[in-house]
Amino acid sequence: MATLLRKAARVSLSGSLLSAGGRPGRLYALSYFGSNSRNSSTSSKVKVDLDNSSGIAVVKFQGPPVNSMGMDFLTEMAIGLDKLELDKNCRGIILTSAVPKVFSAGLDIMDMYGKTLEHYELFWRSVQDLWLKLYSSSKIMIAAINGASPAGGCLMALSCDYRILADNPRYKIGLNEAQLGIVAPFWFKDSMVNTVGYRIAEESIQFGVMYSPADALKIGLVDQVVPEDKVLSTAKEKMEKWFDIPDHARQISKSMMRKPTIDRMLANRETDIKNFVGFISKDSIQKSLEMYMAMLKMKKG
Ligand SMILES: CCCCCCCC/C=C\C/C=C/C(=O)SCCNC(=O)CCNC(=O)[C@H](O)C(C)(C)COP(=O)(O)OP(=O)(O)OC[C@H]1O[C@@H](n2cnc3c(N)ncnc32)[C@H](O)[C@@H]1OP(=O)(O)O
Repeated sequence: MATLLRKAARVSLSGSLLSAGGRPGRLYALSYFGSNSRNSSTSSKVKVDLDNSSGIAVVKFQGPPVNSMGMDFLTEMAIGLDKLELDKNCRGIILTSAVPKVFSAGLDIMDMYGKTLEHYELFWRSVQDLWLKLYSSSKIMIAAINGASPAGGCLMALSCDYRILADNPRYKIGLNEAQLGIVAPFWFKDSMVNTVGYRIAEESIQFGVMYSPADALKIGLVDQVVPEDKVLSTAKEKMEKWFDIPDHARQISKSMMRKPTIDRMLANRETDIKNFVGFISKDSIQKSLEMYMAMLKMKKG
């Protein structure tokens, strides 16, 4: 029976939940996926390693010093996720970091500072695009969070189906935008509300709270806290449990839960871009970002 279920589970719906929702999907070349038992691709900021025998792809962020989400990172992630989404051998994706102590520092502040309005628009569209791909993925997504995870880093984790955080009090996680003098956009907020509930999200976002692993576990921001050297192995073990569920049933259930949030973003996408560009290009906001970057540098020296 278990074997039968596993076989059934292999029959996956094609495309992300976005295309399952009736929206046109896009086709990308599958150049790096052959029939070997392992397929790897490395670009400058992201390494994708798909083990065909287990069906698990590990997507490793490798953009030192802090895996900030600049244009290169966003583009490489989008391409990698598109390829995995179309690959029938891949059933689950683990997001993790190859950079010690940092999962991701979130959006690259330098992409939001001193640039043209056109740049801000392109940048924000790419951020939206990555979130849509992560949040609507038909694959099982697990975040193996092995370092600090503020703002956009936390958003990537929130987009997963399951979150495992390394037990190190320095590895804080949360939507800290308010502390930078900026605002977590509505779809960041929705992702948080969908994970921890309204009341906790309300406080969390207004204060820009960064949670320790113990507190993150307590509020349900992460599902498990494990010793640092066990984060990836635990993610793989957990993935095997998710694999016991037939893909089609899990995918439809996931879509049912996430579709309203995705639809809200799609319906408000252009307005959200306009709001971002207007907001981020304000002198007062540029000043806040400048001061925040200076504070980060001071902290170092
Ligand atoms: C009307 C409504 C309108 C709505 C409008 C919506 C607007 C919303 C806009 C944006 C949403 C924003 C989302 C984000 O993700 S913003 C990014 C937030 N990130 C952070 O606050 C993290 C800041 N970084 C840290 O806290 C730490 O760096 C760390 C804990 C991640 C790692 O610490 P450590 O290992 O000690 O490294 P350093 O601090 O020394 O950093 C090394 C190096 O990297 C630079 N750096 C750090 N973070 C970033 C970043 N996010 N972007 C760019 N650069 C970063 C840091 O300055 C150091 O640089 P160096 O001195 O030149 O070496």
